[in-house]
Order: sequence, then structure tokens, then C-alpha cells
Amino acid sequence: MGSENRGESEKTSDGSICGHDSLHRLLRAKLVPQVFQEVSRLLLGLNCGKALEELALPESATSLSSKHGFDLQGFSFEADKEQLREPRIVRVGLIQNSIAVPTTAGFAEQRQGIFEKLQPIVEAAGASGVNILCLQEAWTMPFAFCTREKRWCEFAETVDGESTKFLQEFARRFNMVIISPILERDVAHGETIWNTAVIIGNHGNIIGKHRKNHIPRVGDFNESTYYMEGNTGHPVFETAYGKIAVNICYGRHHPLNWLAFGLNGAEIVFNPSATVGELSEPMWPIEARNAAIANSYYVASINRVGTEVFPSPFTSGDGRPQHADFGHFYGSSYFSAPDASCTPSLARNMDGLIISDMDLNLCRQLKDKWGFRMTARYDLYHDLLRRYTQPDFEPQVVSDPLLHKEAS
Ligand SMILES: NC(=O)NCCC(=O)O
Repeated sequence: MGSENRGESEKTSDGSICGHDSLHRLLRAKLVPQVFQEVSRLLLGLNCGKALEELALPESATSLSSKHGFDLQGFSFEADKEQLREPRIVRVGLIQNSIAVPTTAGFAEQRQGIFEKLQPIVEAAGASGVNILCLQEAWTMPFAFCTREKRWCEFAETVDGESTKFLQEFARRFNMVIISPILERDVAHGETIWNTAVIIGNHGNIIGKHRKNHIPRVGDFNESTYYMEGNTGHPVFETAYGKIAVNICYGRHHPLNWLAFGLNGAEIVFNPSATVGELSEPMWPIEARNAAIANSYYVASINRVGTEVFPSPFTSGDGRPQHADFGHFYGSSYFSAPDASCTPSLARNMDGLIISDMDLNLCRQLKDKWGFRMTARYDLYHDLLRRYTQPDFEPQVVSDPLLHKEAS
């Protein structure tokens, strides 16, 4: 892409949308209330036939948000009342953040800066009674994989390393499950590096881990220089608060990846991400929401925030001149529900915590209503995929015989 077409991040360097920090807030400021309500209905859908309720969050959380300058929003997804099952309401939180100090600082200072920045946000989640909290992809470090420089590998740590210890304290204190996406170093297997989400249980125990299945080779996302495709399959973690799975970032472009977590029984799939405006912003509101609909589960989408500038300029295979930043990480974390409703997004240009209650009964209610699991043709797909993965595969194409007739 030519530099003249690099998108809006260069035009609005504060990362706002025409001075507003999210599309929802821009629309609310610009439209008369009745029009805003109708536009919101079409953009966000309806949950159980009505606009999504906002959640009243405790003063202890709102004061942390004002003091530390992070966006804080809360919502509530309902399900229909059932006669034979109690509601299964889980409170879920997502944190998006920028890095804390420039990428030229020492690595220990960079990581410690992020720990310190996250502390009040995690505390706000705890004070709000969040049951399951998820952080953004590779949250302990800048997203330095654009550079291809190997020195950033130093940020990799074992599954029970520094960042896990830091979060285990919060998990115990707030009785909270925490999903911690890190750069992992697997010491037992030759000190190899992986892009991994660690699942910390509400007692501070490590429940397990999942490694990113799909590694991007697009734009400046030179991640394949650092780690390989994950080898953990599509695990679903049964926690005190429900069955959860993690589809790390670029995996959201792969519908079969979403499907696999659904087939294994996930009720909430988290999508911790790091992605930039000019590459993926038009996809962001669609893919997760579509996955929630198609798989009858909730999706929780998180993206990091800010523009990270690196000490040495780098190139990528897209013809652009060398540059030192990745573009703007546009935040905009949000939740999608199986009934096609979704929350507004967090700010595009600020750290933030979005919280939502979700009644997990909605998953089965949507399965019963639409019957996607029942009407899917897994046997047909299985047969096609089996043939497709053979070297002698031939696409099933029926050509118009007239196409190949010689002109008379
Ligand atoms: N982190 C990551 O996989 N980013 C790839 C770009 C995208 O999927 O938008």
C-alpha cells in the first residue's frame, strides 16, 4: 500500500474519530436522540428484543477510572427466563491498554511500567465483581514482532513466570479467572517461543494454556520470525464460571478455528488481539460478531491501544518504505452475543475496561431457536476437507459445456 493511502491514523494523530473516542460516542453526539436510538438498534442489534442494558458499576471502580484516566463501560446481556433452569450469569471484563514507557527504555522498565499501569484497571475489575478477566495479546510487552529483531525474545517467559505470578495475586484476591496472553518460553522443548494464553483459575492456580493457532504473514505482522503455529488444538477450559476458550488474534479470520472451539463446547470465546487501523478496522466489528452468531456462544474481543514506535526502522514485504511504527492500534474492545447483539466498543485511543454480565443460558436458547448445530452438514464438510487435504485433490467444478465449444 502506498504511504499516501495508509489510512486515517496519520490524519488524526490522537487516534480519535473526528474528535470522539469511539464511533458510538460520535453518533450519540451528532444525532438527535430518536435517530441515535434507531441507528444503535441497527448497528448493535437487540438483546431479548430490547436495547442492551447499561450496567451500574461501583463508585470504587468509577473513581479508579477517573483517577487513572481509563475508559470504563458496563453492559448486561440477558436471556429469556426458563422454567427448569436458573439463569447462569457471569460477569466478564476485558482490558485494553497502550504500553507504559517508550520502546527505547530497558526491558525491565517497560514490563514493570505495564504492570503498574494495569494494577488499578485490574483492581477496578475486581471491585466490580468481574468473574473472568482477559488481557490483550502479548500484554507484557510492545508488539515488537514487526521489527524482526530477536532481542525482543527476552520478553518471553515460562507459563509460571513473572506475569503469571503478578496476576495470580489478583485471581486469589478477587476470586477471578484471568486469561493472560503472553510470549511464552517453553524451556522443556529447547527454549522455544510461542504466542500463548495462560488460563489462571479463580484460586490462583494455572488451569492450562492455549497457543495461537494461526500466525499472520500480512502487513507488518512479521510474527512468523518469532514463533510457529500452536500445537495445543482447540481446548475449552471448564472454569468455576463457565466453559471458555481463547482464539488468539489472527485466528479470528478463520471460521473453522471459531467452529472448533464451539464444537468443543465453549460458551465464551476470548479474542485477545493486536491489530492496526489501516489493516483490519473494517473487519473488527464483523468477524467476532459473526462467530458469536454462527457458533451460538459469546465472543469477547480485545485490541491494544496506541502507536508504538521502535528504535530501528524496519521494512515489510509490501513495498512501503522503511518505517519505525506499526500504525495505530485502535482499541475498540467489545462483546458479541449469540443473538447477534453486541455492546458499543471501548475507546479507540484510551486504555479501558469493558465489563458485561452475560447469561450463558442464551447460548442454548439460540441453538434451540436457529438450530445451526442441527442443520450444519458436518459430514459433507468432513468429506470435502478430507479430499482437499490430499495432494491429488480436484475442485468440484461443473463447467458450462458451451464455454469450451470452439466458436463455429
Ligand atoms: N496479532 C495478530 O495476529 N495480528 C494480525 C493482524 C490481524 O489479524 O488483524
